[in-house]
Amino acid sequence: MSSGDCDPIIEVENLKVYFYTYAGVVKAIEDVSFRICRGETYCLVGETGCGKSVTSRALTRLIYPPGRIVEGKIYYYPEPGKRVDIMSLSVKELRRLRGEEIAYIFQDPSAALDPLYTIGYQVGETMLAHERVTSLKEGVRRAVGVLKTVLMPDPEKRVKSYPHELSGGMKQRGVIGISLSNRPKLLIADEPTTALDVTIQAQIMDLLTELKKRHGLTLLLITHNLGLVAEYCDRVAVMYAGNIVEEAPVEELFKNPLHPYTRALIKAVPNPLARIDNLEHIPGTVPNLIKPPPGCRFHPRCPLAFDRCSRERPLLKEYSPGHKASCWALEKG
Ligand SMILES: Nc1ncnc2c1ncn2[C@@H]1O[C@H](COP(=O)(O)OP(=O)(O)OP(=O)(O)O)[C@@H](O)[C@H]1O
Ligand code: NI
Repeated sequence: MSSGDCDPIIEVENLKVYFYTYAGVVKAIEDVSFRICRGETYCLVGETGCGKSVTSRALTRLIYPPGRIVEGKIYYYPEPGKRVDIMSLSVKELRRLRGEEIAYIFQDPSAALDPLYTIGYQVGETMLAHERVTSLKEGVRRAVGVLKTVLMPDPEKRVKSYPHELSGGMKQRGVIGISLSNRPKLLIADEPTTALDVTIQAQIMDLLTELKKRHGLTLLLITHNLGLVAEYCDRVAVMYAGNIVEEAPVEELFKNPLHPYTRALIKAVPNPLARIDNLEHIPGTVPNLIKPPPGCRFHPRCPLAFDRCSRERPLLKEYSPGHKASCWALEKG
């Protein structure tokens, strides 16, 4: 998809998120800009600690002290041409936005579920909280239907199950059901399958793909699994130490990676179905974000670095339609 035919559902400009800790100010997200087009699956990929989760949480201002969104514009478009300025919403409006318009699912489904209540109760309660039903009783009754849409095995029985009675995969189906019961338009899935067995991972990803098609959802997928990126994403942003260093349509990224970090990432994982927990092929480690390297944050690890890289921070520049990267070496030709 080229940038020209993008009908954005969310747009982020110059996002900056800092954490004010006793050890110092953690400059977690610096100058991040991107847009997600309605209906696509957009991926954020990168090593642990590079800022994927913080970026996705900042979209609905889910950042708590000591963290703070220091700068940035965030716009949500519930429909084409209708713009909501998320930075200026009240707490009450934000609460409505989260859930009804933009929903999250996380890595650990157990953490999202209350161990004291049945799945059916929790689906019903969410629907009631967002006024999709007028009574809890009606919500619980509708829960069976919700569990059917997420292909929960034996939904009539499972609706009465407590979280500990369900497998990891079933729990994640339950969480997805709860998330979707309010018909959000944008679903943010942060490592949704990382905690699950490989076979279950595929089932959950296929379910998300199916639900996306059926409900016209837009999906933001956060992962460090390049295999999932290759298989499920339309466009990808590669993050490194709080910056987006490259963005491209998925085939283009794998065929023609421009940024030295992306190249190293792809080389480190010749088989994209493997995980990228540690990048032994890239010397050095992810920098301390209290004192990030000046200039390009990747320069201390970069094989192509030259003097300019430690002085000036490169900005994302478009090299071919929809393919952007931030690297001074690319400027040298
Ligand atoms: N509460 C906090 N206090 C201080 N620093 C934080 C806090 N939360 C996040 N950070 C910092 O923000 C940076 C980005 O973290 P984030 O969780 O977004 O990374 P990630 O890419 O999602 O990693 P992972 O793959 O491990 O989930 C990290 O350097 C982290 O240390
Ligand atoms: Ni994360």
